Amino acid sequence: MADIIIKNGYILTMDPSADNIKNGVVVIEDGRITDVCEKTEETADTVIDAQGSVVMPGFVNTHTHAGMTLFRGYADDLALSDWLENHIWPAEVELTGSDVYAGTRLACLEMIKSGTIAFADMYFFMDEVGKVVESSGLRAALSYGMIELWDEEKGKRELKEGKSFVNEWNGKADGRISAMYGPHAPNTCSKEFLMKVREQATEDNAKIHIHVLETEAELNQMKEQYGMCSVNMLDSIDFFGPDVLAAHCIWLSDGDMDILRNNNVNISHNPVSNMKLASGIAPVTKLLDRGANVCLGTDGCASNNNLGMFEEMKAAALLQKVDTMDPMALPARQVLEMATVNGAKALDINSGMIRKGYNADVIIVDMNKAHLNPLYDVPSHLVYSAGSSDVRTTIVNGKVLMDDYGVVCMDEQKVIDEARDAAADLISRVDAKK
Ligand SMILES: O=c1[nH]cnc2c1ncn2[C@@H]1O[C@H](CO)[C@@H](O)[C@H]1O
Ligand SMILES: [Zn+2]
Repeated sequence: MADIIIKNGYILTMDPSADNIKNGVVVIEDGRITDVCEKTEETADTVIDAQGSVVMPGFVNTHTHAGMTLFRGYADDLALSDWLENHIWPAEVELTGSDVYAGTRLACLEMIKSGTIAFADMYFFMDEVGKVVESSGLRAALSYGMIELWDEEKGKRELKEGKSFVNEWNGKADGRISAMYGPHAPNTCSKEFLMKVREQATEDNAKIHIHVLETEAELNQMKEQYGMCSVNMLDSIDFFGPDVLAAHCIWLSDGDMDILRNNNVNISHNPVSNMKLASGIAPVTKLLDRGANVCLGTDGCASNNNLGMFEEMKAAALLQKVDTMDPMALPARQVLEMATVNGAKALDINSGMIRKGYNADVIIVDMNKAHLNPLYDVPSHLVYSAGSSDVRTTIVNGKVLMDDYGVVCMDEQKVIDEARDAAADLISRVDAKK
């Protein structure tokens, strides 16, 4: 007997080797998808009727700072350097482990409700984040954000903290958690420090998550300091590889794109954050045309201001169209791939497709809504019309985390209340220091 059978749904497989099924069945056992078919004789403990819904792989949010939900709407409409240096970093000084715990719980709740099954996070107090992910049931690739600022002693402490997190958490929660090294960016970490991180990551068999060329200011600073851009500098120290997840990658030359592609670097595109902070437009279509693995991320809630992947998909598609002045650029199907298949590849998880043997990381999207009718093309609706609140069921690793709009893995109201209280207390401490 199987654990879960989902029936009567439109199965959007995202599997290049399998067609979608108009009225199909997904069978789940021991955390895996064991069958994808038109009909089954199999029985299960739980049978989910997905009538009028789309059954699809859940989203992978490949760049976020989950704990930053506490700063949602705290400092908007500012330039990135002003926003980060004068508002966010001074507030982050006051952050405690329990703040990050509460903020990350809120983030996980929001992600489960909006169909995200896995996320890549870079933040502080990562033990707290690990605990939250472990109990929430989600998957995550977590990293302690190391900021060295050309201070050798600080660099040693940061690397030590990064390493102890990796050693403790990599592979935890039945493999749902992986731990990465998270050097913040090439303009906040020295070349020497980044070389040490690269070496350590290889030694520990851990991946690397880093911001790359998010701003033109970074490009200018790098040129001044090293006579070359971040991508060339990182390439010169053999930093790149398929185990690197580079967020943003906006200010790229054609040569930089070739370097990223040839080294199989995973590129996390964050269109909403990039637009909100006016960071620029990443050359996504050019990267995809080269065969680079480009996935999607929301960035933190202080620069988005939510963790919804539907909104991110739509923004990605529209931004490429207006940037290239080509309405055919980045079509719906390709954006969906970025949000599922490519994200799973970046995090090296067996998810992102509804396929036999893959992780049972499945969402059910309710299409019986005013804004989703009539229905001609499923990918079109998912990218251009659907929203976070259309997800009715979220399953991760074969466990139902949200069942027909009801979150079952945590007490929703309690999570919201605790995050609200933590934020109020945090901001009053920040204000008291002013
Ligand atoms: O868009 C961004 N660009 C650069 N840094 C960011 C952005 N969003 C958040 N952080 C910062 O990165 C660190 C993560 O450990 C935090 O300091 C966070 O505020
Ligand atoms: Zn970021």
